[in-house]
Amino acid sequence: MYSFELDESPVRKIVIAGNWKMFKTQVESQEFLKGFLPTLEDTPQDREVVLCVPFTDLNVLSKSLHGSRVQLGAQNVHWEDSGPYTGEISGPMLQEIGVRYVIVGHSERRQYFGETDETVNLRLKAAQKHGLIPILCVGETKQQRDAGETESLIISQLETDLVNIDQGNLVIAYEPIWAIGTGDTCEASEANRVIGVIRKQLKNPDVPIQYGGSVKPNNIDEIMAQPEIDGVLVGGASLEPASFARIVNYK
Ligand SMILES: O=C(CO)COP(=O)(O)O
Repeated sequence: MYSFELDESPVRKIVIAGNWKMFKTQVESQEFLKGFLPTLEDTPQDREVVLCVPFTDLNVLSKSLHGSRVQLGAQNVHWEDSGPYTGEISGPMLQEIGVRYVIVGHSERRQYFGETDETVNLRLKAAQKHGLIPILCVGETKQQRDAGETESLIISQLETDLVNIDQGNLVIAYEPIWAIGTGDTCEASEANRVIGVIRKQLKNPDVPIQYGGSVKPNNIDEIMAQPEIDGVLVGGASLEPASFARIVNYK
C-alpha cells in the first residue's frame, strides 16, 4: 500500500507559499525581494514558490518577479467580474497584472469579514474562471478540536466550498486556527493525518494539500517529511527573507 502511494505521489505538485497578510508596503516588498530572490539559486525546480501579497503590492511585484521563478498570489478575489462592490477586487483585475494564485476562505476572512462557505464557493469559481489557481483554506478552532469536531467541521466546509469546483486547478491549505500566529504548531503527524482525511473527500486525489499554522525554519523539515503534506502556507515566517528562504529550501 505504502509503496503504491509512493509510486503515485510524484504527480502532486509541491507548493510553498508565503501569505504576507496585511504586512509590507511596496518599498518594503522590494527590500524583501533583494534579500530573498538570490536564495533561490539552488532551490529544486519541482517546488512552486508563491508570494501572496497585499493588493497594493501586486502591481510592483508583478514587474519585479518577472523572469524569476516566484509566482505571484493575491489574498482574496470577488465573485463578480466588475460592479458596485466598494473595496473589492475582481478576477480580471488580478489576471491582467499576472497574478497566478489567490488565497480563498482564509480563517481571518471567515472570522473578521463574514466570509461563509457559500461566498468561498463563489470566489473559488471566479478564480478558476479567470485562470487563477485558488488556495482554499479550511481548518478548525481550538474549541472545535477540543469538542472532537475537527473532521466533521472540515468535511462540512469542503462539501459546500467545492460545489462545482474544478479539482484539477486547486490547492487546499489545512490551517488549524489555533495554530495560526500562535507558535503552537500542529504536530506534523497530526497535520498529516487530517490532510489524509481531506484527501479522502476529494474526487481528485492529486490536489496539492498544504499545511499552515506557525510553520518556521525549525519545523519545516519535519512537516515536509510527511507523506500527505504537499507544501506549506506560511504567515509570519514568510516576512523575513532568511526565514522564508530556509523554508523554501527545506531538506
Ligand atoms: O495564516 C497563516 C498562513 O495563511 C499562518 O500564519 P502563521 O504562519 O503566522 O502562523
